[in-house]
Amino acid sequence: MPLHLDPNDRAKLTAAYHAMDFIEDGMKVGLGTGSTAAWLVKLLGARRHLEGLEILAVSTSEATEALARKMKIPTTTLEEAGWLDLTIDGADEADADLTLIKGGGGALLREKIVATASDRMVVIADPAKMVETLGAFPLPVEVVKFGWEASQSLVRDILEDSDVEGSRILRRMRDGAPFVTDEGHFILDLHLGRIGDPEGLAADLLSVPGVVETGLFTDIAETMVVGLPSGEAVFHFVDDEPRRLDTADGGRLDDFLKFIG
Ligand SMILES: O=C(CO)[C@H](O)[C@H](O)COP(=O)(O)O
Repeated sequence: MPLHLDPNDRAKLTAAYHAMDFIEDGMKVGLGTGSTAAWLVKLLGARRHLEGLEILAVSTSEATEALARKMKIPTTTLEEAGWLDLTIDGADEADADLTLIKGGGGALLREKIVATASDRMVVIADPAKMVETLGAFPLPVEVVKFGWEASQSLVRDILEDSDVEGSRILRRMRDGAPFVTDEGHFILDLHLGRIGDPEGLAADLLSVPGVVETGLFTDIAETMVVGLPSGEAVFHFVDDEPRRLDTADGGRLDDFLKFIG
């Protein structure tokens, strides 16, 4: 385990490394977005080079696509791929049912489309992402630009009628300008504190004209790999007890990291 990485980054690397073994030769794979997913893409590049792994990937963002190309991973569009065997992606929060908040990186729409066009979604994360109740992380909601303020006030009405704690809404900014997603939309970050009924809230938000998608992923992920800074990983399942994995790998990860540089 590389000691120059900070503990959180080591945990993300560990999660990506152990989840990577769900990927087998010949699979069509969805690649997530964010710093944990970036580790996955780099490791897959190394595995392809060192072990000859053959996959076809679909990226969930322009950033991931650029990294996959840099790592010489063959990519295609979702239209071309049709259906995927597996998608591996990060998350901002996950509860015990593997209901997720995603979209911290702004890619929630493509991430949800890709994950739900896959036989299976595996989440990779550091331990801080596992929470008892969702909502401390602001919930991203993607809205079309046209009339976004009208959509925002309808969203506010919904929050006032729901069981969430807060109702502060901030349009996401980057470098002093509104953040625009790869699909050309804005993101509203909903500061809710606590989300008691994620499924109900997602349905209510999606009823607002102009809301394209929410960062609530319910009944999509079935496995979550939580990496620990020590290099150990804990596997969480929707229908089973968590399992801790022993990490001895005969130096394989070190070889991958040497390749990544
Ligand atoms: O949903 C996402 C991007 O839209 C990411 O998966 C999420 O923000 C986690 O990011 P990171 O792995 O950097 O912590």
